[in-house]
Amino acid sequence: MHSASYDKYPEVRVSGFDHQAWQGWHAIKQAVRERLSRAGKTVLVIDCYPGVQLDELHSQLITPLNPDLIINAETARLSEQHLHDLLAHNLTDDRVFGVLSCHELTEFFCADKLAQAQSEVKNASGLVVIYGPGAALIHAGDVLVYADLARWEIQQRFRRGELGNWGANNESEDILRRYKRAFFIEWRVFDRHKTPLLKRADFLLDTNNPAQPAMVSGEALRHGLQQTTQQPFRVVPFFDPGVWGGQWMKDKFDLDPSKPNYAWCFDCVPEENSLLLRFGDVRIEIPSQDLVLLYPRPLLGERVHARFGAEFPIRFDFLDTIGGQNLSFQVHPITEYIQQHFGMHYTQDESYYLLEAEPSAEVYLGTKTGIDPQEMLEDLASAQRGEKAFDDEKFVNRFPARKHDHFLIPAGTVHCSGSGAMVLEISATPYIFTFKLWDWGRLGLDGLPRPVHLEHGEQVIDWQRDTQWVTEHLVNHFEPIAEGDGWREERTGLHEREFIETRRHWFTQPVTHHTHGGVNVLNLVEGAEALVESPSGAFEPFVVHYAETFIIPAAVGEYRISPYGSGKDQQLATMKAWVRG
Ligand SMILES: O=P(O)(O)OC[C@H]1O[C@](O)(CO)[C@@H](O)[C@@H]1O
Repeated sequence: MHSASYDKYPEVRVSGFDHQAWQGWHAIKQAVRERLSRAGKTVLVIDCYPGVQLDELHSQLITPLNPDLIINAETARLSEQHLHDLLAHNLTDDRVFGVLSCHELTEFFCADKLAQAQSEVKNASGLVVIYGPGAALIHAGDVLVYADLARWEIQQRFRRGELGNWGANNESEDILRRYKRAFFIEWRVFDRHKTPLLKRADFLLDTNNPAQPAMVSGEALRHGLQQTTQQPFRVVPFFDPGVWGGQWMKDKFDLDPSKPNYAWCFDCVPEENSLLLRFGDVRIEIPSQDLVLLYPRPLLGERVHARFGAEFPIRFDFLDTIGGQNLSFQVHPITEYIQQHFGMHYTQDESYYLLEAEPSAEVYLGTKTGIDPQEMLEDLASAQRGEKAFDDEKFVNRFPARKHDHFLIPAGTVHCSGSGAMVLEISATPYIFTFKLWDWGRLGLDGLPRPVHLEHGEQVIDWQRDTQWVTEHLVNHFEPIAEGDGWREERTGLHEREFIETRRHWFTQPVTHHTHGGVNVLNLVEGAEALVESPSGAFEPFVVHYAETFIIPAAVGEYRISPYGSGKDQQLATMKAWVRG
């Protein structure tokens, strides 16, 4: 079927820098060696994202360079207990939710030990190598290498029990707690530390596959990222099984059949996806967040950057329950709650666009008109204590869900997708702030109950979102906007409390779009293939396939989407999202 061509490894091809990228330790060593001037003293700094395998780096790259002095920056780090005490407020006792950190990386180091390392470097001669996370705090480096690692790879290392949090010997701690510490603290702090380094790094080292590392010059990297902000592109989707996961994606996207199911596909959460840049024969994988951190203005546009900073605010992902089960019955925090409790500045507003649906598919949305909120909370609490099942029939609305329906879910609305649905979630980026209210009495994939957060949930449920309100405001609000030769445009959402605008275009002929100075995110929700082109030839034509999500940077301006290849004789449809002005 058409979706078999869904590309799981989309790349941005960068031209003109083929000779500035290297594959394998041997070629990498050569390239670094050539950059090091042996006349007098040279300081090579290899700063790293937490999770990079330092032993490998030491044995494969540093030792062979025969340095006169080697300093591992980690030796200047605070002790595990000291770090833990410093972070206690951000870590919290909860398994899932922490408080976002505003720490600077220097706070995680012992000032005396940093000073001592600095004086060792000062007194040394010949080649000095300083490596590890935070290495650049000791010296700016005559040559700077940044060793990077993608978030999804970090999570795989967590799951395999190979990796603990930075500065903690906790490889075997509950995965939720390790993820929490990374999400709320490490990744924030290290992204802040990394940004100025990437702006001046001589090399970026891709350490995602320790046995097959790749490296690119800083100049080529920055050129590649700048190029990416001028053309349509995709980030690398990742797929994850879950207790409620289904079989649709496994089949349609040709995924590993040995997995029991796939619940999620994240294909536009740049904070956690990877970006693949190709330089000749070498493919470099970096966190796509690097693009957001380095070039937020051409990528997001002035208005979006001014409002969100270097954060990509729109999230597209899939939730597959075809052959699966209901998601947890849940609610997301309202804005002041997420700000006051977790330090996020905007909240998890969502929507469900139905890519496919079985005849029985339903979406749970809002409470039934006339229910007693207290009674529902007591019912949930008693279900949580294991005394009975939650009586969803009594308290919650269920709407039939059909292919191409769109349900809007402003924060505070109780909801979940039922089984039998293939949902394209078009939402604000925060995505772990789910207060589960009821998990249908089942256990998670690890055999343990998944964490339920009734005490948070009851504080944010908007009880006015009853049958009538939800039907009027949140279910299939399609409004014709414009039409032309072979195309028509409809507004489908989101709700006025949500900052994202969504438009659907049905087309058999080319449609002209414009970013109007703000990033656009699209998905081809109907039809096999389409071509995205620049009317002025500013970027190479870009082919998209059914169900692929693609990003059009703000700087692109005008672009045209046309039926293409096997999509030529079909009616196609795109869903487009942008941040309202
Ligand atoms: O809590 P559950 O049942 O896994 O629900 C799925 C959750 O996954 C997400 O879609 C993405 O994390 C959330 O928006 C949603 O709350």
